[in-house]
Amino acid sequence: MKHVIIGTAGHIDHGKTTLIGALTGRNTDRLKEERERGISIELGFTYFDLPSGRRAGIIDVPGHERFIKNMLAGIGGIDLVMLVVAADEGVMPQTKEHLNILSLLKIKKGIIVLTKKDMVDDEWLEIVIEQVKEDVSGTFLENAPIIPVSSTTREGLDRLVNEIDFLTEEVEPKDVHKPMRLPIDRVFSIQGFGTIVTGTLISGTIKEGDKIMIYPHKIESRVRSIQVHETTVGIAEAGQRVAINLAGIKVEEISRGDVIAAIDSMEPTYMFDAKLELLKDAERSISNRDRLRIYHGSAEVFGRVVLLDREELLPGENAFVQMRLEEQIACQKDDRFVIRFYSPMITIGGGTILDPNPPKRKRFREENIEELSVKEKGDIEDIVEQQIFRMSESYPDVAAIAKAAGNISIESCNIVLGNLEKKGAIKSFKTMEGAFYVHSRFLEDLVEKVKIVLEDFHKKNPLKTGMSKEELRTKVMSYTKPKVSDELYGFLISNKVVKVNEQNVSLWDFKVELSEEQEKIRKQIMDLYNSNKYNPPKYKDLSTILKLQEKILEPIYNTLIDSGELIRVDLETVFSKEAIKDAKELVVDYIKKNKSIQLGEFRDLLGTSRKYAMAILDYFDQIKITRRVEDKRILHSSK
Ligand SMILES: Nc1nc2c(ncn2[C@@H]2O[C@H](COP(=O)(O)OP(=O)(O)OP(=O)(O)O)[C@@H](O)[C@H]2O)c(=O)[nH]1
Repeated sequence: MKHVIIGTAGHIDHGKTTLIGALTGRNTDRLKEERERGISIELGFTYFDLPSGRRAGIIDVPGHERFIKNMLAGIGGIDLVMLVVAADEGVMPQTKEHLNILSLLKIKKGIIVLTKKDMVDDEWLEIVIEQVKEDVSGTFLENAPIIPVSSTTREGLDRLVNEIDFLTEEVEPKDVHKPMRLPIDRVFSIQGFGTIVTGTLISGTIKEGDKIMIYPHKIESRVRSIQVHETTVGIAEAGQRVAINLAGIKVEEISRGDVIAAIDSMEPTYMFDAKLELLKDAERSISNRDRLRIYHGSAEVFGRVVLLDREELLPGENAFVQMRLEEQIACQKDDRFVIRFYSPMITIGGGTILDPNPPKRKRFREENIEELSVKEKGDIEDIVEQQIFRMSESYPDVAAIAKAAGNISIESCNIVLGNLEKKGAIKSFKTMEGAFYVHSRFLEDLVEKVKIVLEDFHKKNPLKTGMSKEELRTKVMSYTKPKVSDELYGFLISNKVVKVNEQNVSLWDFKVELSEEQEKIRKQIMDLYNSNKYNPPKYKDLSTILKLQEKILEPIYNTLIDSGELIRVDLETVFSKEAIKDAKELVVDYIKKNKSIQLGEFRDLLGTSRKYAMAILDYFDQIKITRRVEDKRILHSSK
């Protein structure tokens, strides 16, 4: 079933409220002050059963210029407008301002209703019709039906009802599949029920019992019950006017302008990027940092406009801007907003939000304009790619990317990510904690950085086989989790940028180059360890044995450890690579023949001391060749 919401618009006293009463047989709620003064101040709500059986929600707005902010709070979610013009007065200032607002909010459909037909003659009526036609030409109401009525005599009302029924048939339904969003336009309490909020559900669905969050203050609550058109329902859908009874929350904690959405689905913001248009008939231009009133959803906030590519925005022009707000709001990409001057209070323009959570932007930067052009064009692949480029350094997952791209579901984002990876624009890395994505240009930069850092390291440490993995990680992969850096190392290795030796990383084709003298010493050390295979000298004795100064010995010795020619089995004990290789063969053969080996047996096999035999066996346990079972070792792989 399609849901429709009809709104009124028009100058004060032109007969909006009377018309709603005549059409629906019901009065919208009225404040005492409104009744006394005979004007509407607040939004009025009711509903209307059309001949087709459809039930339409109705929002009646005040016409007085002082209450335009109330009009703005209700008008954003409507599907169809009745622009009311009193036949005796014709088009007046607020008729025009309301028409501007409707156009800026991209309301698509409407009917022009000429009220008070009983007060004018046909000739006058013709003149007013001509005037109205002229004033709506070039707007979305250009070809809208113009229907003269009298709410007093009811003349023309049947035709109006049929026209409304016909046009609501064509209304595009709001998206029930998008995340739920409900800008709040009224908050009140009812004794015995507690806090009630009302609003137009602009997307998604809301159910009784749902846990929700109220933005921008991120207050959690639960939907205790829902009413649509005065009837309690279990679930409400996009396009309906809803009243929600919220659990555990006081009226003072919520206000008009707040937004209800799923928990953590929105990111409140003090700024947004937008394409701003200044109305052709705006009375003045906008300069950089002008203070304005900004209307978004049902919210009104003050803010300053930062013109990103010019000093002044003239009437009829549009430009990319960053709005800096004095209070937080919760908005989304593609949302519309309206701006009014602070003094005099007049609607001067509006626009589309392109980035609801942007970085603070500097003016006159080519890259900002480029980024916002892509967002404006709205090609989702370009937008996602751009976000990944911007976010690569934090290695985002699909949820973070979808949120940054705005207005896109995880499912569609996954499809876009697949396409981008196929094109080679981005690369995904799958870890146990889920996939993350980076831009290909980011990876190219990473490779360059790694090369520079390692080249420098090798130059300064020619005898070291490489830099520690951890050090390189903190230098070039800032803020990565270990899992992420493992994946990045994998990428660097498979692309032959680096090689990893134990815990050290070097450039792929780096080799330690020893001088002739150093090479001799290296050989002496290795001979010493190979000839005392299982009775290796201690490092502290090397200098005496070889009669060499420690400062000459140390770097060469470290090179041997780094390269794995000498293997450190514990803090103090080092064996030659060959000794370890042979010991491994011996132990594996022995266990294969005898099922297990004991420390004593291993010691005899190597002809070494109990201490060294134990050190080697512990090392084999560590590198998963053997496994200890009581006082025996078996092969690690055996059950
Ligand atoms: N004769 C005649 N009077 C009308 C008609 N419609 C409204 N009126 C009168 O016009 C006055 C203003 O009507 P409202 O319905 O309050 O006007 P409104 O546009 O809702 O006013 P605001 O909401 O305050 O902007 C009232 O005194 C109505 O009785 C009509 O069709 N014929």
